[in-house]
Amino acid sequence: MSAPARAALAPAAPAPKPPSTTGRVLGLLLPHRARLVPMALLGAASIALNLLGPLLLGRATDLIFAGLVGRSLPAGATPHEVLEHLRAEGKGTLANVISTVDVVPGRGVDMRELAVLLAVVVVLYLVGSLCMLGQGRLAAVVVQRAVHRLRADVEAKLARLPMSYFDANPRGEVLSRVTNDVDNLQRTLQQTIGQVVNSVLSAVGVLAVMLMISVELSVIVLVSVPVAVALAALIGKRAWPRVQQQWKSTGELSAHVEEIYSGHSLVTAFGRRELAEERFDEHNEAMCHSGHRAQAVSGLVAPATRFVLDLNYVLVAVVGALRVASGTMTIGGVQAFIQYSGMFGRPIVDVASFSAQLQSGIASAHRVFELLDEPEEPPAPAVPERLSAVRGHVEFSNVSFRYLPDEPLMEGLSLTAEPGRLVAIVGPTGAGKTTLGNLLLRFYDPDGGRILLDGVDTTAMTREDLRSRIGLVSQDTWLFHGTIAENIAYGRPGATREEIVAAARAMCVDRFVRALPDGYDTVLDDDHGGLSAGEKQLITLARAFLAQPAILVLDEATSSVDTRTEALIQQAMVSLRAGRTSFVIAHRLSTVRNADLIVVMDGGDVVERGTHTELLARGGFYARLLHHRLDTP
Ligand SMILES: Nc1ncnc2c1ncn2[C@@H]1O[C@H](COP(=O)(O)OP(=O)(O)OP(=O)(O)O)[C@@H](O)[C@H]1O
Repeated sequence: MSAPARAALAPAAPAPKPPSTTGRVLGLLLPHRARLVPMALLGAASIALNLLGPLLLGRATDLIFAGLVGRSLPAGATPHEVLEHLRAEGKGTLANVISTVDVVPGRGVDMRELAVLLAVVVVLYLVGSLCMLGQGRLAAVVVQRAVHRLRADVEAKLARLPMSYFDANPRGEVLSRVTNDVDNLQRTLQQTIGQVVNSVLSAVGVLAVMLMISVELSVIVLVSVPVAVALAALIGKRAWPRVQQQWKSTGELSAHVEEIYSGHSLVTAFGRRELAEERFDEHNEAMCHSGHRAQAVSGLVAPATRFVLDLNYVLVAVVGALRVASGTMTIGGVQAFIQYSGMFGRPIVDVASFSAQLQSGIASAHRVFELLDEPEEPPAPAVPERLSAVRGHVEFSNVSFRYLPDEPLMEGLSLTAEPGRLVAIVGPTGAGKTTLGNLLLRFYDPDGGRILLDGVDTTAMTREDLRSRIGLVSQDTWLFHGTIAENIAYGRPGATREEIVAAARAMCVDRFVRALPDGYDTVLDDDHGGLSAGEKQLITLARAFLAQPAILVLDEATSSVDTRTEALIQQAMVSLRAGRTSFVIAHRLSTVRNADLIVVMDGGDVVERGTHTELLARGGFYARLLHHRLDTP
């Protein structure tokens, strides 16, 4: 039994529990702890300074109260005499209230002390705000860098994903994960990271001060808070599936928009704009509906917690007033406590109010991590084979392949292409012609058998190395936003202008490019500078020519172009193929006739092979195919 087989039968070690999405989001921030620490310290400083405010303001209230009471009392009397007098007159409660402050009979409000107190409060609040500003700036830098890194990871991941991932997922959906979801996560982190830290620190600090002022009142606050938190958690849990659905709908809408936009002309030509709009309306409606449903629940969190905390506020005010009346607390003390209880509730309301955003951000993060967790293409061998010069001998040896697990396409296909030879691949639609090219370029790996380049198994090479030896010209004339020169140079980054022009000349591009006002610097935008289909094809041929690959995979375009351009394309293709092993998915009789080897495919298998004359003489599948399908030129 082979080692891998034994390993497969061995009892599997328990898989480590995957980290939660929230844990992974925090993991994104961890590399920036050098900034997170000062960020937390600034937050703590800002909170500590703000915490002193109510204490000092309570002291100011007591100072004013003591002054007002003192001014109305006869000078010379001692505070004890005044209190005894009031009690004797049956004004015990008033005496209790007055007893809590330092009254000096005959003396008014100490304006100097009051001014100093208020000035200190202003300075504290000012410094506290500056600390908060610094904290916000640091948070912004941390979030920007963390998301920058995430974007780079996602981009790198896309390059490592196998083609089958893109087959199974609409492009717009993938795009939505890469753009909308990453942006939403960034927005969420930006809005919440500082707040979460502050909320926690603030709640701890406020609790400590509240306990110092009054244990009894603190108990009231402490009972109401878990109720509010439990309520928020309960509502949040109910909202979660709806929030996830909302981001799924966003992805579906993006996929639809991308599909319609990329097929804009066909949608219009087929008069299906109405249908497209109907579908758009359906997706838009679904997105709107899921947004409403998510908001309907998560929007309850803030009002519900606010209500519980307001009830708590009333209780504190009532019990506090009773404590003042009994002379066990000062008015300023109760005032400070009420302010603190508000401050204690605020972080909870804050967390509750951004919980909708938080959930939405986590849902987006989940979608981004899902993409990052997708299985990748098998990695390149640790020590890859590297061919110094490629002759161009290609061999498919007993290759089996299927796109879908239960739909085999190729079974034991073998095929050899000698260096520098032209192999024409023909066959009815769906025969597997494109698949042959896909396998050679390792867009997919065979399930069985091997593909050899100059005798070396292509899986022993890196994909980049292999692909750099093969030029691909597909039917889709893919040109990107950039100049014509840049589009040609895509085949060989760093090519000089002379090399670009030489490739353009060889591929009959030079003549029509020179006629353009900006020549090679003509920018190809969305309508590709008004170039014809044939001209675009010629540019893609020039791109392949410049790359000088040893092997060529060429899918002859079937789109009809005018006779002159057609002749130019033919001429360009002949020059392009010269001296290279070329696999041409042939649609033209001229290519087929001149081919060194014609491979006739049907149902994923090679059903016939030989030269044009041989196959025609055989009078088999090829001959029938030629008469019915390929004799169009
Ligand atoms: N990504 C894919 N996922 C699943 N099945 C696929 C995929 N690509 C191709 N197929 C299927 O594999 C078979 C061979 O497809 P292939 O594109 O190689 O045929 P072809 O001979 O190039 O056809 P055509 O001339 O129409 O381009 C077809 O049945 C096709 O439906």
